[in-house]
Amino acid sequence: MVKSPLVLASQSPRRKEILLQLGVNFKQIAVDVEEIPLPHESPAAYVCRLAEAKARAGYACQNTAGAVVLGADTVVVCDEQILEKPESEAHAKSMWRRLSGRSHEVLTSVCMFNGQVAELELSVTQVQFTLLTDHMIDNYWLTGEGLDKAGGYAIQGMGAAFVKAISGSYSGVVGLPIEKLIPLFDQFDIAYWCQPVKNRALD
Ligand SMILES: Cc1cn([C@H]2C[C@H](O)[C@@H](COP(=O)(O)OP(=O)(O)OP(=O)(O)O)O2)c(=O)[nH]c1=O
Repeated sequence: MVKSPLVLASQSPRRKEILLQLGVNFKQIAVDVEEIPLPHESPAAYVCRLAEAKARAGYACQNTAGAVVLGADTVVVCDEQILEKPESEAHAKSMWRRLSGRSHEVLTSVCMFNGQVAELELSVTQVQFTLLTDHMIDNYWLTGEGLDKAGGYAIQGMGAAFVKAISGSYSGVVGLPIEKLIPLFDQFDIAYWCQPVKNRALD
């Protein structure tokens, strides 16, 4: 039986890597969705709204008949406040000082849309940071690694040195919660664990 083609509506190299890890054939496209919370919008409602908006925007601009589009969004939440990507050195450092020595949540929502049905899933992960010294904060900034990441750090990279403990979904923190994706793949008839093929991600 022919499975449905998948389109990843995201520019994130991490999301691409996770789909490649799962042996999924897909095409990656960029979508432009404004990422600004609405007044009084909860972090969970916000990431779900953005994931769905990205999936729908991807569906509107792709031209693969019968495709299923995957959109996702990730934010860090501390004291019920959303921490997105850092806008400056001062902003990044203030986020890391705030996260130092305590726990925060990483929320990732994924949405799959086939033109008719939109299914949303939300992954919530607790991440506990070690106590960060000024030396660590100054040197992590110099790596440049956290600039395009929610909360300004990468658990999959050098930012792993910040992390004392995690409870929840590691892949969710990186950008796509695998345990939420697999049931969606089954529901939308997306094949995974496929043999690697050359130029699988057609981005
Ligand atoms: C907390 C954390 C976030 N991130 C990433 C996941 C997301 O890619 C990014 C949050 O920004 P998003 O806006 O969710 O995604 P994006 O801008 O990278 O891609 P697109 O909107 O096109 O889908 O932060 C990590 O890679 N590692 C981490 O440890």
